[in-house]
Amino acid sequence: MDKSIIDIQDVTKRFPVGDTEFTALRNINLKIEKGEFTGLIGPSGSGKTTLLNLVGALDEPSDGKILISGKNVAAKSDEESALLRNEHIGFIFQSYNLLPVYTIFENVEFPLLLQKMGKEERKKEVMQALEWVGLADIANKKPSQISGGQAQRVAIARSIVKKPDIVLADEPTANLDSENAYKIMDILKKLNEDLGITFLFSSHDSKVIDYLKRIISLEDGKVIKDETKR
Ligand SMILES: Nc1ncnc2c1ncn2[C@@H]1O[C@H](COP(=O)(O)OP(=O)(O)OP(=O)(O)O)[C@@H](O)[C@H]1O
Repeated sequence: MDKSIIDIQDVTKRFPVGDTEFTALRNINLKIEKGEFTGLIGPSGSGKTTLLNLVGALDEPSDGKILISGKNVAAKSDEESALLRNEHIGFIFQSYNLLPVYTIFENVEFPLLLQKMGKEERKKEVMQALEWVGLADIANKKPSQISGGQAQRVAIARSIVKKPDIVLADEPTANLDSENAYKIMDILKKLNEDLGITFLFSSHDSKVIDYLKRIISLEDGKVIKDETKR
């Protein structure tokens, strides 16, 4: 049996542009195993974000299919896609997407509100996630009171609070200085090693690339190289 957690089968993605179409991804075939720490690398416009969005069921392939733990993402209704995202996939973006009027605690708690979970258990899970990123002591602050590095750590806590199988990280260090970028990558590597979360990054930051165990290079919507470090 195929043990891939992400199985991308002959995926093509076209976007309508005026009267014509633009092909952002062409016949992509990739298998990612549970526990991988892998990145999509390539110049701006090569299709990295488009592919992450398809894997995260935020968008659908034009052709081909994507299986997450053996289940076809694209064949699902919007409601089922939302459920799949909610239960199995966490997202980290380059802009941290925190809700400014809520506290750090409430921002991390947010994904759990969609699940049937009591208040005390929610509190335990939120504080555990904040401890993972070293921010338990600032749970009551608002996003405007913390630094960019801390905001990205809050976003990481939010992405892992549901204990997802997969975290998709789109340029997670793009807005950070070197010190904070390394700190973020150390945290993500530890989450990968200790919790077994599968990571798929998109990046052109060498600081991210240095940490990756497998580097998939994209160019003009095609995979041009796929290397695993020994
Ligand atoms: N909704 C859309 N409609 C039309 N074209 C799109 C759409 N989304 C993406 N594209 C095009 O698809 C190509 C791939 O974009 P994508 O954002 O995936 O690249 P990327 O490798 O993530 O780039 P970057 O590093 O700049 O984020 C680009 O040429 C982009 O303009």
